[in-house]
Amino acid sequence: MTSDSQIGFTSTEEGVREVGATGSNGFDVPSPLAGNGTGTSTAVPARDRGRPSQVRPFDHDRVARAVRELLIGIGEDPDREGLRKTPDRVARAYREAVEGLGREPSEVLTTVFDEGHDEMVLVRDIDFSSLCEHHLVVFSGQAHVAYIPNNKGQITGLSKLARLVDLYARRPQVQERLTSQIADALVDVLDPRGVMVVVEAEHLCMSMRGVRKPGATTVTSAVRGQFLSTATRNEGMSLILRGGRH
Ligand SMILES: Nc1nc2c(ncn2[C@@H]2O[C@H](COP(=O)(O)OP(=O)(O)OP(=O)(O)O)[C@@H](O)[C@H]2O)c(=O)[nH]1
Ligand SMILES: [Zn+2]
Repeated sequence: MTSDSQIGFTSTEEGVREVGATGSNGFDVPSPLAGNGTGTSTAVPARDRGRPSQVRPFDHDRVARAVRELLIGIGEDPDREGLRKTPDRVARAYREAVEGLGREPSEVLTTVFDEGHDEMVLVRDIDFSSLCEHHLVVFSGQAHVAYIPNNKGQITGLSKLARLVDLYARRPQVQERLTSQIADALVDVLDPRGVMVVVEAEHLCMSMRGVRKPGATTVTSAVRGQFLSTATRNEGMSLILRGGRH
């Protein structure tokens, strides 16, 4: 038994390959880790994926060069009028899509009020867009985030929960990791009595290509602390399902 229950997929985490000065694929891939020029694989636990020590700064020129290569690879002319600025545009778009990389939850969960509140707080229907790390296409939907404040009854700003969702969505992701990272961050920073995170999303890689099943929705959940009790969990779930968009 883990403290994390997920509906839908079972997460299978693969070790991340961190490569040194020259990757095994022949590309020049600088390591984000100081002193790691060995080209050996390093397994990164799911909850640490995307932490500052695991990522390099965004390299606009490198991304733009790669997009130009991509255009050539698909048989296009990157110098024709309509595509001339595309590498630069795509690089800017990717910068925005991955701006959560290398950011820590403590940067967004900053505001805490001593309210003496000890009941559930739920923010429902938080829209997000993320990037499926397998195909680099969008998956998007809504996150629902509930917590029961810590023993001191401290609450955080509601918008901070939405900011936390964005921090973990704006990076190459799988939905299961997105869900548990949000839950674990709340536990780490707020020390609440319980956390429940439910994420519902449609994956473009399943609708526009591949199996081509538009409308298929994936639901994942992560529960911690008091939400592990059936009654509390059911209460949280019924409040989520009562939402306007269901
Ligand atoms: N568990 C999980 N799987 C995902 C997520 N996003 C995409 N996938 C799946 O990742 C899998 C990658 O499978 P592969 O067989 O390596 O790639 P593929 O040949 O492009 O697979 P198809 O999509 O079936 O065509 C696919 O089944 C995707 O549906 C996610 O967030 N969580
Ligand atoms: Zn995908």
